[in-house]
Amino acid sequence: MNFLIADTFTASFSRLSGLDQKAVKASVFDLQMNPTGNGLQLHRIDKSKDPHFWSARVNRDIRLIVHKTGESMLVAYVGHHDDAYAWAERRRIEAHPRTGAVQIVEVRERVEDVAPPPTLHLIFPEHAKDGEKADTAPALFAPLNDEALLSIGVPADWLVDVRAASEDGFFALASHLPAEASEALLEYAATGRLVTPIPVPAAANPFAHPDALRRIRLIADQEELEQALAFPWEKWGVFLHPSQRTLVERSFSGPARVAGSAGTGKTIVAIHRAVRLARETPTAKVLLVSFSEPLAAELAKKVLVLAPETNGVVPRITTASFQGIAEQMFQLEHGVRPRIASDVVLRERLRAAAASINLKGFSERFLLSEWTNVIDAWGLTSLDAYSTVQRMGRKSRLGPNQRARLWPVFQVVRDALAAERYTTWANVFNGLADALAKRENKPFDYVVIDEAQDLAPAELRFFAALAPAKPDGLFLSGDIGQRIFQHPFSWVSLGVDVRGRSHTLKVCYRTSQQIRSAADKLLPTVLRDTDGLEDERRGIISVFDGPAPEVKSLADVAAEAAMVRQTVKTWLAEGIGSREIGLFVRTPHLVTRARAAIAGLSGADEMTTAPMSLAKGLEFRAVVVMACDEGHLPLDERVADAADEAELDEIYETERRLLYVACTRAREHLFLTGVMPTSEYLADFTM
Ligand SMILES: Nc1ncnc2c1ncn2[C@@H]1O[C@H](COP(=O)(O)OP(=O)(O)OP(=O)(O)O)[C@@H](O)[C@H]1O
Repeated sequence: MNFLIADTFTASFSRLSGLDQKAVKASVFDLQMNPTGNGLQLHRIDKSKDPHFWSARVNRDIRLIVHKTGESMLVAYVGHHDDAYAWAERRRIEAHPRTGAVQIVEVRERVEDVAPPPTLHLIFPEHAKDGEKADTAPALFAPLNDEALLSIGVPADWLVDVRAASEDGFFALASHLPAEASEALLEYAATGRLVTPIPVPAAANPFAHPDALRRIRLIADQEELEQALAFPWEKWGVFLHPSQRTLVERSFSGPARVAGSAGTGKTIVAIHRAVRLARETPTAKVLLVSFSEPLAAELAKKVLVLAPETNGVVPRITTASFQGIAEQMFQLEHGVRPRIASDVVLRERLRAAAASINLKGFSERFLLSEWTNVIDAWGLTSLDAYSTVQRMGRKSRLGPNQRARLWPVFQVVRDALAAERYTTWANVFNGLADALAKRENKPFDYVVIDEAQDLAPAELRFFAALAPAKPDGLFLSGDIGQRIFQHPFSWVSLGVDVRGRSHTLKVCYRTSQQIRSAADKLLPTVLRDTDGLEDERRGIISVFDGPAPEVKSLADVAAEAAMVRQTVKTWLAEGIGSREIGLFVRTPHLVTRARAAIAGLSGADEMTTAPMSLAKGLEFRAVVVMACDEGHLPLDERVADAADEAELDEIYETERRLLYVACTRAREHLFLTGVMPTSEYLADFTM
């Protein structure tokens, strides 16, 4: 008999007290060992519309709801006695007549009241004008007939409600529908396109249907059950979206990439994929890397959630930051740690070199940027190489004469660094890439990279050389819309061609529909990378809704601080924990403005206050983006430094992306403030 658990069970389980959870775990383990349920006093639930629902007694108060057929035992729900019975009386578990996926259907007649949600004017701006009454809002899905609604998995019970739904009632209704149906409806509302799923053969096992797998999982053994119950609130650990699952399970003949807007689960895919690869080949060594040490530490924690079994796959999955793994390999190779020249050292050597050859007409900042993004990034060692390099991502044009004037400066710096035994990260990555390229046996069987949009050329070369040239050797996850540290460059030119093996996730799990659609206005709807790969950002949907982001322009810094303080206080009063609040500003220097605003509030020390560049990969229930003043966003110093119009465009784009990254860290609340005159970007939020 198949033993299964449903996401409705893990969700209800996570709401119980620790003591009750312990008792429930014991009962579920008993049931797995002995599905007849001896000792658990299994009772059929007479009032349920579905004859397969039974209750099992955990203790005096707690009841487990199971769905039992000849072939399967599904643990569906757990709760206090009356709540558990009421849940089962209102549900049927059945294969959908059109899609064939098993669904947990809420019986319509027993749903007393579908509460109206907050207005959704940011999602459907053309319909919802200020002051418009809910009852005048048009029915969103009126043009769709029964056949169309059934094809996307709307249960027959809910056809009438769906057809009558207006934008004001949609999210409340959506919470009663199976996720595949509500997602397809949301996409239809946002784009006017109804995307129907590819039909699955009728004879196939309805529990194996991709849409069934996102809410019901077959549990093969006790170890899997332990994992599923260890972190019941981490839904991603057990239930994946079909598009995520495909990317986790699929084999790719060459380098592959997952793309998608912020919060669509790219990191989750990367982690599942690393664990899947390690599980599948018992000797395989997997490298799972991300941009920074804190992000790598988060990856390590999540790997443990997914694979907690002792002596399991974890020892074979190395998690590290880009630089961290390079540093380890450098030490293995050379027996010492690399002595990296800091920006201060570089600036000083560049200044000295420019003075020594009396170079005029180029700012210090330009020299450092040219060194970092061209000379060092591409490992150029001669004027010849410099003359022919495409200066990818450096949009300003430098003629042959200018390059010839500049090269001696860079040559002097190169010599000076070498004499002092200094190196640079680009040098470290390039050196290791050269060494690895020659090696048949690679230290890892699979390389999985998160936050890949911010890989530098030398870093990509290194990882490409580190990954074995075999199917699934290299997998990258990233969003060009969040590229904030790198100039664009061609991956293909470095041998990493993901064209034809790049897939975009479209369902956002992190950020409410309101915040996500407002933040999306900061970026173009289609982003194109240097190799011509397009990232289509239309049709992304969020799985929940919430209040619209708020924007406030204030007269001065004190007024801004008072406003932010008041807002944060309200959040705390609503029960949002201090650790669940993040405040972001453009530069490290401005962090004091954020700290001053929350000083003295309870838990202020636990709130994150940081520059936007450190927001990458994080998430909070509530986020303030402060100091969005003209001059800070975009940052004046960067703008002043642009060599020409084209470079200016690139700076404006990166500054926008920084703001996009900061805003999309918010799950439920987003508050943007600035002192007048405020950043031009804020206007995008009020459009
Ligand atoms: N299948 C899922 N079920 C439930 N939650 C999910 C699922 N997939 C992702 N999430 C949740 O959505 C949030 C965002 O996921 P993740 O960090 O992987 O997104 P991302 O695309 O990497 O985001 P970003 O680009 O902003 O770093 C996380 O809280 C994660 O737990």
